Amino acid sequence: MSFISKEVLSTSLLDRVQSPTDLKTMSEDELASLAHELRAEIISIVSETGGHLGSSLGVIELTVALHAVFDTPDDVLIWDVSHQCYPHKVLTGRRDRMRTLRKKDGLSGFTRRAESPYDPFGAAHSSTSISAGLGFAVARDLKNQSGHVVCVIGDGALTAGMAYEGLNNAGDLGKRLIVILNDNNMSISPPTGAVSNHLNALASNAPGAALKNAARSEKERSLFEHMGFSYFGPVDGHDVSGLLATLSDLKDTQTGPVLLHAVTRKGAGYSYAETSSDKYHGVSRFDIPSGKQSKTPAKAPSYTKVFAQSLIAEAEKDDTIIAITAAMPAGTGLDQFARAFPDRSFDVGIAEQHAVTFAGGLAASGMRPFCAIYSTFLQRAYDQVVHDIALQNLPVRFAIDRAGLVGADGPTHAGAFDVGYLANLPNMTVMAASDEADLVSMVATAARFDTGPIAFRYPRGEGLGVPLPENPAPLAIGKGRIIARGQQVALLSFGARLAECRKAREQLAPHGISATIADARFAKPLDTELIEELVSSHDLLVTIEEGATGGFGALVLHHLAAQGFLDGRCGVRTMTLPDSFIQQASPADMYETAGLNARQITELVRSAFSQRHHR
Ligand SMILES: Cc1ncc(C[n+]2csc(CCOP(=O)(O)OP(=O)(O)O)c2C)c(N)n1
Ligand SMILES: CC(=O)[C@@H](O)[C@H](O)COP(=O)(O)O
Ligand SMILES: [Mg+2]
Repeated sequence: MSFISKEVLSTSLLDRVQSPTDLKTMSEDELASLAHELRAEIISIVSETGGHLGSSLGVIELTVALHAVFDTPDDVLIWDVSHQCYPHKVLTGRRDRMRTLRKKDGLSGFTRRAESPYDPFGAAHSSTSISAGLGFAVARDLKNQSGHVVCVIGDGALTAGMAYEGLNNAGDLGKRLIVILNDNNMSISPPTGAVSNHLNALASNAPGAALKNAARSEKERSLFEHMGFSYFGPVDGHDVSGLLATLSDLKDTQTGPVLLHAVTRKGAGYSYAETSSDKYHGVSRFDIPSGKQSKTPAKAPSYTKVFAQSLIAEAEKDDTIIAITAAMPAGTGLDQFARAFPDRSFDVGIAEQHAVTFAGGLAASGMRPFCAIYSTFLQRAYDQVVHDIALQNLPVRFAIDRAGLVGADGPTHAGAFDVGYLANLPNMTVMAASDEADLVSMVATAARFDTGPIAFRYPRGEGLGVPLPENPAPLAIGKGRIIARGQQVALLSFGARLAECRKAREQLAPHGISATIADARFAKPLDTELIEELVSSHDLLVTIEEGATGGFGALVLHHLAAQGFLDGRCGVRTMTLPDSFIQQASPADMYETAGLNARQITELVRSAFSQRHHR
């Protein structure tokens, strides 16, 4: 399929769709043509907004068929991860707002209950759909209601343990539930693991063979059948007529849990997506005829890249270093590590819990594992961090990427809570990088730290362009540093808001307020000497961090209160993310909403001084 320009493409069928009910009036041929129009529309939209293109293109026909057969929103349709929900949004009354996708005040890039009744369950973290769907099915039956529950889950999402917890429960309860496995043989990167091998074997069966109930031996039965599901497929997930027939059949005859195995192509129908190695999983704005994405040239290397290169440098000196990713090799930079050290690199699938405990086993055997996980996804492995790592004081290194606000992915992907949930754990050491040079030092520190678990966090995106240390020395554990000396206020930063503190210092100077800036580097152990020195020598101490309440500032306050410093002459303020989920916008806009930009640091300091003056 070629796309010359959006003007020449007809949208006559799409224009008839105000809601999914309009699909019921269309013939099979019209629905197939609608799918073509929808595909062109999605390509046109994402070429302007950027976003998750490949996954959405892979489910165009499936989305049309599902909305044509089922009666959403009365029938519940749940998209796993929901990064593939763009065609669903177009068909469910949001077409006119699609070009605001992932922008400030615009549509979310994911399903969101607050956005539409057609989004019965929000998602963005993977593999929740079966559990949520089962909840809807059980509630339906307890309320003696009718209706269908349909969950669409990808093969990547099916690598996560949570999917099996859902299948296990659903297969046993026997409730009416339709799970559609959208198998495009891709996660963000190629999928890994034994389940993936099993799906490939199933997908290689003759199309529809299982659907026709071909006699198969016990050995040939799919994993899903062993778990109490009826298995149908494989079916061609791009054949609208076939999908309409199969889904209608399931709708009419289903009495228990069924799994329909639909084979699709990620990026389907846009040649640049289909042939690219990541199938255009997540793209920036792009030019449709050439497929070229418009990326603003980087002024500095990304934190992710600096992390990966530093880890490679450490691993060259130390063959006990192992790198682990949970299905994010490109996102964490560990794809570079895997190329350098294929035997010491593990992509365990979307399995953060397993990744952490797997690292625990490696650490207990004397290896030096680095678990590189986005802050938001590490949430899923919290018990493993507590029970398997911290409690046993195992030296697992946590490289926590995407710390703080991340922009277009919005609140589901914000790295807000890790400091709070890690620094409260006995045995844990927690660091945050203030710039990419600091990150290099933290990788070196973690590499040599065998005393217990250690975590270091760093933001999404470019560093500041500072020179990197060539032979990084480990940092002194629990020691921060003074960046600039002043008299009245001490700005004590934990993490990459340090740059905003520097700007605030300049903004405060003309108001006669001279600021000390300190970089805490450690939330645990705290540099109590530095903190006590700052409260003793200033009128005001302000802590700043790109994390939620209950993090670094809370630990500082706790220490000061315990030592009686809060009774003294120095005022104390904490600046954290607010107690709310901040919707997507540019990171700078999100930080403005959060109140963590230089302007707001300056305002807080000035207002604190004016309050003191009036007291
Ligand atoms: C718990 C969790 N870990 C990691 C991710 C990042 N992630 C988003 S989409 C994705 C791949 C999903 O693959 P699949 O379900 O097959 O969907 P496809 O994009 O192939 O349609 C990953 C790893 C996530 N969303 N949630
Ligand atoms: C849907 C999902 O979780 C990922 O695709 C995410 O959008 C990646 O974000 P980064 O661009 O920060 O890697
Ligand atoms: Mg997939």
